[in-house]
Amino acid sequence: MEPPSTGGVTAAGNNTTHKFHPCDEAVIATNDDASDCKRCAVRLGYWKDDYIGYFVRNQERKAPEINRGYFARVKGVEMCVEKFLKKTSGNCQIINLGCGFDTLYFRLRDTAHQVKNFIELDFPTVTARKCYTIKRNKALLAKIHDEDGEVRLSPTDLHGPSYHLMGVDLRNLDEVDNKLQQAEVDYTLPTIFLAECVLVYIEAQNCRNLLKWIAQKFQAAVFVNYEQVNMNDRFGEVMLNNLRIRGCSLAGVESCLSLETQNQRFKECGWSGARAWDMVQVYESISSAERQRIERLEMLDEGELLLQLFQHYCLVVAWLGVAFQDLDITVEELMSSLNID
Ligand SMILES: C[S@@+](CC[C@H](N)C(=O)[O-])C[C@H]1O[C@@H](n2cnc3c(N)ncnc32)[C@H](O)[C@@H]1O
Repeated sequence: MEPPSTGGVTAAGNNTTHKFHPCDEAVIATNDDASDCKRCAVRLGYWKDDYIGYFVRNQERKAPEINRGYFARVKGVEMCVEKFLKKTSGNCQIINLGCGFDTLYFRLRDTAHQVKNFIELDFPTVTARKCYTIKRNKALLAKIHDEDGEVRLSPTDLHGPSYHLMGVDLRNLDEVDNKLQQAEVDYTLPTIFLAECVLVYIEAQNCRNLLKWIAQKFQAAVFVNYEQVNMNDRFGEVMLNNLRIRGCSLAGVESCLSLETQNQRFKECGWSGARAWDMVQVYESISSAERQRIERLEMLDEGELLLQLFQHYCLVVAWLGVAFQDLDITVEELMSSLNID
């Protein structure tokens, strides 16, 4: 059984009170969609994830182009993380904004990569469900505490020795600051922020405030943002309408008009630089062996639809401070510098 949905006006836990905005329920529901899609693609063999099945029971099969889209998304983000971890030799922290049920922390624990601190933030409604699942599954808990470490739990927050999952509205910067301090964040340590389909749901001004705040607080950071782009054409319009019908407006869509608006937002918010690639470029830069492997998994009837999907999503890498200037490279250089097979 899962904890009851708040379904109402507030969700409370660990001194956090989240006042719902009208669209928040629909935004929160996007996590279920993303998690279902990841689970489906994993089950079909697109990538390995031993943990997503704990968070998602749904076995619904998705269309091949959706599975390929998720493959490119997860690979793209993972490749940036891997590059960052190699560059910092693990002397760094990861902060996953709007983490949903993402399993990166657990997957990394099964690799040679270690990080000093891994922090995940999402609405309390989402983190409550994630905490509940972790608490109930020894395989997940075992990844969080070592022999002498302890895990502290509240309904919405979970603290392990180097893993922290906390409920917070990312539009409330005092609360974000407070939560990060509870997670013993180190503002001087190189930090990689991840936002996978998250910023687009945050009102433009709130998003700018968040990005500016991070740029002021952290000395050396990289931000990996995956979300919509080219939203001012016909395909984008249809996507927006479909989401509106489900009660979910893309409040931050004004930064998703082009690769340039994506980059510009970071630069205007005090970031040293930013690079954006559409997912056609990202997908093509994945090694041909890996692409051939996943292209054999399912027949694709709608090649044109996949192309359009790829043209309407992007990966943005922004950086702060001189330490990461060398991230201003082409996507081919970024991908080829990694061994992703
Ligand atoms: C499409 S889901 C993606 C989840 C996860 N990043 C992934 O890719 O699997 C978007 C997530 O962003 C979270 N989110 C959006 N706006 C937020 C806000 N203002 N504060 C906290 N979380 C937010 C939602 O609750 C949801 O879990």
